[in-house]
Amino acid sequence: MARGTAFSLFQICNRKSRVSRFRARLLNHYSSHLAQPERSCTSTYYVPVRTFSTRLANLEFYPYNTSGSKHSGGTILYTRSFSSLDDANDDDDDIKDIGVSEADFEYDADAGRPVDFELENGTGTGDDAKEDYNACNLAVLELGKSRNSIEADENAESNQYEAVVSRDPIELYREIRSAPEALDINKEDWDIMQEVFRYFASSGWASNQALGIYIGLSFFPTAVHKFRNFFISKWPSDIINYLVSLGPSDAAVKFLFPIFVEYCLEIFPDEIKRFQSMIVTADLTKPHTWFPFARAMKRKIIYHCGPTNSGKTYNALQRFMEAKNGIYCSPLRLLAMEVFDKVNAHGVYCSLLTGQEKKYVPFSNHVACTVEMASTKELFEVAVIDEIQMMADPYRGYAWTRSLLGLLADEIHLCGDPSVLNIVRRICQETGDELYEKHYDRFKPLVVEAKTLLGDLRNIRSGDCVVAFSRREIFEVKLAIEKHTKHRCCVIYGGLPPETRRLQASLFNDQNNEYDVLVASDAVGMGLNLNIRRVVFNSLSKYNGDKMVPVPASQVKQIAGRAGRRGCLYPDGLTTTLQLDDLDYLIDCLKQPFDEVKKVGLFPFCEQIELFAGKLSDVKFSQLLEKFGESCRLDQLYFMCRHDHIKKIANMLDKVSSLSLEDRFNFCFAPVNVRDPKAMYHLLRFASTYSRNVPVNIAMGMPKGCARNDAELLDLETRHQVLSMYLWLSNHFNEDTFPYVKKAEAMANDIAKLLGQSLAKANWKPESRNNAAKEKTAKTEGRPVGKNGVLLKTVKREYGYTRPQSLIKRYDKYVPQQHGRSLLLELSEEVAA
Ligand SMILES: Nc1ncnc2c1ncn2[C@@H]1O[C@H](COP(=O)(O)OP(=O)(O)OP(=O)(O)O)[C@@H](O)[C@H]1O
Ligand SMILES: [Mg+2]
Repeated sequence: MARGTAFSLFQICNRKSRVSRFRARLLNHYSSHLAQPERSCTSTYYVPVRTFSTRLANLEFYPYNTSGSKHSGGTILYTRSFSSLDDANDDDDDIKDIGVSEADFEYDADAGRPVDFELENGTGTGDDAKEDYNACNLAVLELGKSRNSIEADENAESNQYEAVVSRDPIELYREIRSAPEALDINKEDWDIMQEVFRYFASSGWASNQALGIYIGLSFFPTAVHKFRNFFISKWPSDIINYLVSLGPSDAAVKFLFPIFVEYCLEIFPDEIKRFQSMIVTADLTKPHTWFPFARAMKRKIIYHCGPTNSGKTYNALQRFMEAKNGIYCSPLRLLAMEVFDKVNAHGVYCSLLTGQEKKYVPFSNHVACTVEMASTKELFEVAVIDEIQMMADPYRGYAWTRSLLGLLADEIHLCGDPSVLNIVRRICQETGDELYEKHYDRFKPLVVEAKTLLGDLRNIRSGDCVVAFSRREIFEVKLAIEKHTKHRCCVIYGGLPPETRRLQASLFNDQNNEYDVLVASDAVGMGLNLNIRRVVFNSLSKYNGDKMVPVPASQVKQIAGRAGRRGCLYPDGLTTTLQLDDLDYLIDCLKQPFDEVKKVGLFPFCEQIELFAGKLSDVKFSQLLEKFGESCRLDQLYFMCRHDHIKKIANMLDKVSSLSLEDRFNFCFAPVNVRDPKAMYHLLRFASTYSRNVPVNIAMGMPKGCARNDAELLDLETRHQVLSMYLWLSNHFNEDTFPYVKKAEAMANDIAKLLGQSLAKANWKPESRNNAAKEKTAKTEGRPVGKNGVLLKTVKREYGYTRPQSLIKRYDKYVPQQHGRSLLLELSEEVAA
């Protein structure tokens, strides 16, 4: 299709239909592509900013990926096709490279800018574009008018704003700038103009496009404010008339934007340069180049891909043990300990390295570590990265990505489900590593028991693992089972120290005791080998910090896969639910194929944050992290990991002066439950003592004995976490400043033992962490407080057991017929009474 025709179609749509200018412009754009079929339509559109480029000789425009920022969605208008920053000054080549010439761009008379400008907001895939093209074609056909008649109409239409809209924005800007201050301002128009600028300032499109000229999101409102004052002081009446006719609208924003750009380039060169260099330093693109030594190696990557219990880790560990040296990277301390034991038991000396402990085994060339502790500086023959699908974890994903990109190993064995296989393939293309895939099937299929437990925990059997998604649920289930059956329960949940979890696991695995049922949270979901006959889901929804949500299918599979492991007492795995209502969801989850992961996590190194900090002055560390998150650039395959918990710690540590940026960064990664005020208090204390450069004391006593109630159990958990934090800090900072390591280790061991003993006796009602605070408030307010701090008036709401809602149907609808009443219903009444 000839360009002339395309432009006429554009005019038709533009003048005679509200099919949307956007589509009309797409038509214009794609019709020129149709004329040259060899040119593909891509998602980023490049706009010739030649008019700007001469004035922006010192600015470098390059594609700015906003996908990582919260303002994702729009593509930047003023992008250039520079493949690298070095190319930035080579204007002509840029335009040639993208296969368009200046003559290809027509000005949209209405909008006063090249017609392709609006394409920038397009979705941009070939299919979308075709859809738009077809829609536009239809619109043209619907009009049913000949081109000539439309043109005649057009000529007849007098456009009183022609003189304004057809002008080059640069000229317009210069004219406004050189005009004298206005004297005569119409009040009505003034009000409308205020609205127009308010609309402009709140336009997501404009603020997003402004990033393209390095007007940052936080500076944008100030820039608009100043632009408004400038504009209104000059009161260019012809332009004002036009804007007043448009009113506060997208059309007005799009007309004003190029003039705003001219203004900003002239008035805010310093701000622009500052933001530009900030952007450059907040650069998380090409993460594979961060590890030049790994890039210099020709690594062999072996992906052991399969479902749970298919022998992935087993096979990777065989290679690990054969190698002359190796590193095993685990998702959990517990699993690192398990591998440490297993490998040493096979006669291969292996050390243990986690954030909290370093167990050096003399003569060892192998190390089992947590993935965060993996060294990217030492050379290994074989590395194993377990649970590689965790690369997509919103919080910790960066640790797996870093290991994959940075480990210096001839052979890297990845174990995981198929969800990240494709992305690993793409990463290997970038790194130049050779990828081999080994696919596995489950040793024995997992069987779903359709009968379920019919809502009654009395149907529990020996070898069952009941999975619950909150600490409270876990203790309620344990209490119910132990009260109404002959079974005894071990418990495993995230708040317990790994040592205690391990003891609970071996208590459950050992057949020579009465502990034959396990009640656990999703903490059993990864890698642990337990003698589980059947996994019973107490519920299939969990609290995500905001509301109850369904447990994701991948997690359900992972947990259900704990049943019937090869080599354990029950090789045939069974799974079911407590409630019949949840069964369909369980089956759905098990049937679902693994979702393909599209992005994996990244987090900046301390050096990157330091570089970034150099561009900002007087900014607190917490704000620095926030700004980095807002400004950072990322490639398509990556996202920046969530760091809400890190920001919470950073916020708290803002109170501590005289901490270096590196120290702050390290403190922020200390393992602390940010929702536990006691643990947070101790972290603050550790940081402030450290900042004074004096040895940091543990300053925490030992409890007298076992926990007698849930509040005391929680206290034991917190104390262990504080000690674990102390040990972590001693490993990450100079040991001289955290000198009481031995004492902390001894105390942590004692508390882990006490926790184990307390769990054996635990037959009390669970309590929430902040109940103590509630109790205190209740006492000060004179409200009655019962035994264990239970607030009498709120007993029913606090302790009346309501099972988290089923995903499919509501619990209330289901009253089990067997036994007449559900055991849990009985219990809830007991508890409420
Ligand atoms: N070839 C084998 N010979 C003997 N035991 C094996 C073999 N392969 C696997 N096993 C045993 O089967 C159990 C499950 O294997 P493994 O832990 O490797 O599974 P996985 O696929 O890594 O599971 P998950 O995804 O849950 O981590 C382990 O106890 C392991 O020791
Ligand atoms: Mg495994």
